[in-house]
Parts: sequence; structure tokens; C-alpha cells
Amino acid sequence: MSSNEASWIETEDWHTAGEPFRIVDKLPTGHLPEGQSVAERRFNVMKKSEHPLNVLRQLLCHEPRGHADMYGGFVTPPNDSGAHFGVLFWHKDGFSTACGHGTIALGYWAVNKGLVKAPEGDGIVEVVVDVPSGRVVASVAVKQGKPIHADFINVLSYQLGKGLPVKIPSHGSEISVDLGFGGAVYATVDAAQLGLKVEPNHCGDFIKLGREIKVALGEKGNYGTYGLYGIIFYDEGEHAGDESVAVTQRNVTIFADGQVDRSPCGSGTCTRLAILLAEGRLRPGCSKLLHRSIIGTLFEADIVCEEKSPLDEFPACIPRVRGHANLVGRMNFLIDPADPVFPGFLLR
Ligand SMILES: O=C(O)[C@H]1NCC[C@@H]1O
Repeated sequence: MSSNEASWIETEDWHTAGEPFRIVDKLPTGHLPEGQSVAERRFNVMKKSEHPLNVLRQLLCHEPRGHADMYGGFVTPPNDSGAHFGVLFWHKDGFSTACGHGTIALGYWAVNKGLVKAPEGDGIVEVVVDVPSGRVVASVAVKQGKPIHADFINVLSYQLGKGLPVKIPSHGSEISVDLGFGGAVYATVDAAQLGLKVEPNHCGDFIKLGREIKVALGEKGNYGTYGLYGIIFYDEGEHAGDESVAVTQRNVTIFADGQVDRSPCGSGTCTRLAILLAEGRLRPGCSKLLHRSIIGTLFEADIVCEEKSPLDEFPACIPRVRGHANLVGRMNFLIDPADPVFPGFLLR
């Protein structure tokens, strides 16, 4: 694709629990960023706003081809032969380090496309994906050769901070937030502190509050090279019977700059699992988190195992999140530099 010529680009669009995931399998020549790993490729595309892959992100994410809550991934080579492929996740403001809903969609996509050999009848097939935060797995269950659900098995996840006091303009008194890592850094907040329920009619409030909390936390929200990615507002749900069997919560995750996750957020769910482990409310191998989204869709999550933690104060675990993805359509977009709104626009 030369910079002044119009060209076409194909995508396959999925959603996982309502959250969009637009997959670009074949990148135009000259678009793959340099790097030995997906993490290096991400750093390299982020260094240069005029990088052709960053322009392609805006074209496919922003209006009129996308919208302020659009999300997707560019498929790349893996870091080495241990993974099937790599992916650079993108959202309206840039490239993220982790994406559970996208990994679930990629699991379905790879099986449907025949990129990994699935059992002809019933069984499980593992799709191994290199993402910027490490190597993750979509473990796809198939029935008569077709995916029926996928488990996102994430990188090591753990709590980073407990009860950090935060003062924000929209709320009179100080609130308290926990910080955690699930491939990306999240601040998690019990929405009851703000007098809010996680319901679609409060979506605008959560966008505003999420932005305010991010600003108020400032550098305290960073962890090494990871900046604070999202704010998870959660409600405690009804106890599903025995507390040792399940914790039920509903959340909305506001990520990047005011982007709203329609799904329960895969990497956010991993962060909540790690915090619930630290609080002693979940245990590896025997209890679950039933995690609903703001639109009511569900991820079912548990802890595969506890592992050595990089921090003395908090335990660490390998989390697993089960979800469903659905194909939305196959698109063929015209990319025309002469379009008066090239490469696109946003109204948030
Ligand atoms: O499921 C997830 O992990 C992603 N969903 C949007 C924000 C996160 O990257």
C-alpha cells in the first residue's frame, strides 16, 4: 500500500461477550514493525505516531470504520516456534499489552480458519499466542469440530497495592482503590464507595470517574514499564450459594482514555482473581469467580495454580477465564488517503 494510493484491507470481525475484536490477518507490505518479539514490535510502533501500522489502527478503529469503543488485533509472527502466532492488540488510543477477550476471539478464529488442528469430533485444542505481556493460551473446546467456548490462560497475575487513598473532583470523600497486574495494570474500585451500581445508565459516570482516578493516581499507577491501563468498577453480587464455590461480581472496565469494555474484561478478570486470592476469597482449583459485564454477559474464571510471586506482600497465580466469541462479519474496507476524514475521527 503506497501512501497516496487507495487500497483495500480485509478484516474478520468477532465479538466476545459483546466486546468487538477486529482481526487483521494479512498486513500490507511495510506495516509490520521491527522487532524480535511482539513486545519489541509494540514499543517500535508506539515510538512513531506516523508509523504506517499506527495509521492503519486509526483507520480501522476510529469513525467512520469503527467507533470510540472499537478494539482489534494485528496478527504478527510469533516470538519463536513455541507459539502459533503473535498479536498486536489495539484500541482507540494505541496498543495494549494484554487482552483476554481478544485472545478468546483469536482462539475461535484460529480453529475456524484451520490454523490449528482441532479434533474432528469433541475435544480441546490449545492455541498459543505471543502477546506484548508474554505467552498466553486460548484453550478451545470443540464439539463436532466447532468451538463452543475458550479458556484464556494468562501470564502470572498478582495484586500490586492495597487500599490506596484517592481524592477525585467528582466525589466528596476519599475513595480507596486496589492495584493489580493481569498482563496490564488495573486499579479496582468497589462501585458502592461511589454510590453507583454497575448498570448501563451509569456508563457516562464511570467514564468520567475512570479518567479522574487515572489522573489522581498518576505515577502511583505505574508498574515497571507498564502504565495504568484501566479502572475496574465492580459490584458485589448475590452469593451463589456456598462462598467457597463462587464469588459473583459485576464490573465495568474503563481502559485507555475513557474506553468502555462491553465484556467483563479478560485481563481485568485475571486481576480481580489475583486480588480475591490475596483476600483469601478464592483458592486455586476449587472456587470460581462468576464475572458479569455492564451489559450482563458472563466470564467464568478460576485459578489454575498459585506460583512464586515477584512481590513479598501478595500471592501470584495463573488465572483462567472462560468465555464465548461470535463471528460478526467479514469486512473489506477501502483505505483512501483522498478521503476528507482520513485517517478517521473520534467524538470522545
Ligand atoms: O479483555 C480484555 O482483557 C480487554 N478488553 C478490553 C480491554 C482489555 O484489553
